[in-house]
Amino acid sequence: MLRLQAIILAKAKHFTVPSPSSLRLVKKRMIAMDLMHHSSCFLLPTIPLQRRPSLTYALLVLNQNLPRFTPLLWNHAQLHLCADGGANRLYDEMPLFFPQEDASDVRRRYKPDVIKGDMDSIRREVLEFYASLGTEIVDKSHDQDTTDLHKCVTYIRDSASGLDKSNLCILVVGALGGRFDHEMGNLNVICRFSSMRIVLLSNDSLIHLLPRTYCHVIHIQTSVEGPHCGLIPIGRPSKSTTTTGLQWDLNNTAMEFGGLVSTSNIVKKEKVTVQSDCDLLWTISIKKL
Ligand SMILES: Nc1ncnc2c1ncn2[C@@H]1O[C@H](COP(=O)(O)OP(=O)(O)OP(=O)(O)O)[C@@H](O)[C@H]1O
Ligand SMILES: Cc1ncc(C[n+]2csc(CCO)c2C)c(N)n1
Repeated sequence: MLRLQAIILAKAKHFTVPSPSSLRLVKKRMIAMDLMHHSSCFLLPTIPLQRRPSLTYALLVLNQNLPRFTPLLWNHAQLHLCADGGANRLYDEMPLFFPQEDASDVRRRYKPDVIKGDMDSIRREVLEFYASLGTEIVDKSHDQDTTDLHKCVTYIRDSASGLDKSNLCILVVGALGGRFDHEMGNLNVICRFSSMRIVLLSNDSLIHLLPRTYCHVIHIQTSVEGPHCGLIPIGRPSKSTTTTGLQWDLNNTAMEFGGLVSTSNIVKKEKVTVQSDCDLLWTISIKKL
């Protein structure tokens, strides 16, 4: 009996207390993995100078209500695109943020560089207005197999000459809320272009991908975001995810759809770290002001 207990104890010890050599291996792996830093400082009026690496932003407007901070993102961005009907939103809603000003002055100030899509939603007057101002119009009406967001991301990747793409981040407004098939299509785009930094935004939350090939450090901008957050395995189950800085941290935890996914979590520190064997979606709430 005593021997059996000893064996059970020894086995338990073996599984719960890793040997010094295996601990060294884990540490080595963590050191070998590159860090990827994330910050929602684009939601601040001025981006702190010490932000490293400094990013170049492109703003992509989709066909949904413009979030209240769209003019701010516009000012941070060096390239501005509308996906098809997104141009109607820019035309109709941008003047509403500046009620004291003449609507056409506002429209001229917020002129997109490019409108791209299958052009079944943009109104003729809107197309003609921006075309007359010099906006590049890319009509892809023959392509009915990719979404307008997808088409715009490929434009930024392949055609936007003169834009520093080494540290580019694409901010997508109007990506969440509304029609569920569109939302899923938008999430699919960030998975499909997993090597590009793409942030989906609405008035209430933002989402971006955490590729499994990095150890992630998320710098929380507490004045504008949080505390509610989520980590969701997308596409395939995660056998192991480890976090720090959350109320319900994961510790080598498995997650999958139909099993555990981390929603309604709470950010507890200004720095959150995430490491996983799978690509995960990171989402955080945006404060109302
Ligand atoms: N309700 C919505 N929720 C989330 N994203 C949206 C929504 N509506 C449009 N979008 C996004 O804006 C892009 C442009 O919208 P637009 O209405 O022009 O698309 P569309 O191709 O005409 O859509 P559909 O033909 O399916 O109605 C879409 O590709 C999608 O990414
Ligand atoms: C399997 C399959 N499902 C849906 C569509 C339709 N579709 C997908 S993206 C797109 C363009 C929207 O601007 C359209 C019409 C398709 N082609 N293939």
